[in-house]
Amino acid sequence: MNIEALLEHIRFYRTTSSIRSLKVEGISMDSRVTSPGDLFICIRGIKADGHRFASQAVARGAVAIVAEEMIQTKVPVILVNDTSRALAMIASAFYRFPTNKLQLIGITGTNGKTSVSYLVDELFRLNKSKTGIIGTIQVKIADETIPIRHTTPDALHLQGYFSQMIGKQVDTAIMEVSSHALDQGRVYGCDFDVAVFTNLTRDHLDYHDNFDDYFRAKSLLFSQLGNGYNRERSKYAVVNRDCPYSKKLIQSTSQTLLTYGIEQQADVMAHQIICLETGTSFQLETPVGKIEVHSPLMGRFSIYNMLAAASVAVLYDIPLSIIRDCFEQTSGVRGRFEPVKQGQDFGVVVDYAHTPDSLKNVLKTIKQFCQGKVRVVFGCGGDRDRKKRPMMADVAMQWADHIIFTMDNPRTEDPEQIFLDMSAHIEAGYEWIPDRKKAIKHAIMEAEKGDMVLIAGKGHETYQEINGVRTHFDDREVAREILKSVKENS
Ligand SMILES: CC(=O)N[C@H]1[C@@H](OP(=O)(O)OP(=O)(O)OC[C@H]2O[C@@H](n3ccc(=O)[nH]c3=O)[C@H](O)[C@@H]2O)O[C@H](CO)[C@@H](O)[C@@H]1O[C@H](C)C(=O)N[C@@H](C)C(=O)N[C@H](CCC(=O)O)C(=O)O
Ligand SMILES: Nc1ncnc2c1ncn2[C@@H]1O[C@H](COP(=O)(O)OP(=O)(O)OP(=O)(O)O)[C@@H](O)[C@H]1O
Ligand SMILES: N[C@H](CCC[C@H](N)C(=O)O)C(=O)O
Ligand SMILES: [Mg+2]
Repeated sequence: MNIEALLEHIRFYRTTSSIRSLKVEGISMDSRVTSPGDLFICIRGIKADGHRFASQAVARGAVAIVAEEMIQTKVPVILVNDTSRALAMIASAFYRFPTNKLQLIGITGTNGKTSVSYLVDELFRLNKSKTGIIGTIQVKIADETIPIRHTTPDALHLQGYFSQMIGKQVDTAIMEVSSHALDQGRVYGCDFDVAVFTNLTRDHLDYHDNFDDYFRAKSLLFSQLGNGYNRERSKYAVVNRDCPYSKKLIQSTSQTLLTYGIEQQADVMAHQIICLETGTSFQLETPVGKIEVHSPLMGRFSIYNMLAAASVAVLYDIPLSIIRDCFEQTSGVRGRFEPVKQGQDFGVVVDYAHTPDSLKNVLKTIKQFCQGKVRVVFGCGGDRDRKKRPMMADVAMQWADHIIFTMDNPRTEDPEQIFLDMSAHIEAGYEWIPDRKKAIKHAIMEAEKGDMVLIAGKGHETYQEINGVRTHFDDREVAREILKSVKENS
């Protein structure tokens, strides 16, 4: 591809030597995997500065460099103000602006992004769309699935996935947009049609300096809505009116707004809510009519997720009958309030709650129906927000009857230190069993008829990362095996 075509949407740049008719075979942001013919883009990261690796990239065959500062090298250097944004625009141009050809729905917020994205996906598929999903669990392109490590991939991979979606005739892409991604400009080259906001509560304050900074990152999805290339299509902001940050968020966008909520007056609302042990029922009120919804999804928080998804459906004229059927038929998302049943007389639930608010929501829901004791097994991830640790422990103290602290993914941190951070405010009323399998076994062995065991924090994850090494670990698998062996030996 001609390099000038790649730079078409970058407003200001200058070059150290002529780039006219220079051909580029690929784009690279990592000198370790640069290939001959690549355009190498220097990204200033947290751990490293990509500018330091330009010479390595050239040695591996890069034909030009995009940088924020002058670099001494034999190949042309293209100087821009912001290489992260340049990367996003160049990646998008390289794949011929795929998001221009897709209906693109972006979902942000602290909790509920994955849950909402799968509901939106189900709604669109029931309405005969061909869909793609990019998010925490995996990338899905029509029927194909691809594993990923990030909720929102870097701009280069992201645009590549969109391009694959176009190749497979996908018409609607649904993606989770993390605050890291917004802050690092990973989605800068995406032309979103709908931006959805779920909620904002404590998380990631290891990365963001403070809560305002975290909010500011999230709000970029809304302030940048409509900045894409395709100005003809209408853009919509879907916002949870009940979240205290919604007012400020709404001010950040100039696009058409659709609100949802339960408590505050909103465009899409849930009334007559009934939360049962078997799911939820409510009346869904939308600008195009009302329906009764009976869903197997548990808890009030799930109603918020259904409202967010229904709002998107309404924007795309998906009939109310499809919304009703979808919410009735859905089996939920892997690792989100997922029951593990082997005929035992107590409940076991695996859930991805890894923030204070999500843990509270899930424990409150369980407490509502539990006839015996609520038992929770969880830990906190290493190399992540330290201050959420005692907050999660406080939530457990408030809502559970029996607490076992264990390891989540300690990553490069000492598990003992993570436990000390968690238990900083509390002196008694918990157990500490670092080995997660043993902790789960202990909780299950202790459980009595009518109790509920919540295994929180890792949900769908199929690994545990200790000292930077990932080994296979699946809470659901572990719980199932323990339950089976208990049954066989009884
Ligand atoms: C904190 C964070 O987000 N870090 C991301 C960031 O890393 P970084 O800034 O440290 O990058 P770096 O290692 O300093 O490198 C800077 C540049 O130099 C390049 N480089 C580096 C070394 C080298 O030898 N040669 C070279 O060219 C790198 O390719 C990169 O372009 O950019 C990298 C490249 O895109 C990401 O892989 C990395 O994700 C790390 C591994 C990570 O754990 N991120 C998590 C926290 C994350 O992004 N999470 C969110 C939110 C999850 C949620 O709650 O839903 C997500 O979207 O997943
Ligand atoms: N709307 C909601 N409000 C609060 N908590 C929720 C909500 N929806 C789900 N949860 C809780 O949060 C957990 C994570 O949900 P989900 O995976 O949908 O969120 P996410 O925003 O995608 O998380 P991540 O940031 O890790 O990608 C669930 O397992 C559940 O405990
Ligand atoms: N997307 C979140 C997931 C946390 C899941 C938890 N199991 C952990 O490892 O901390 C993060 O990367 O912070
Ligand atoms: Mg997610």
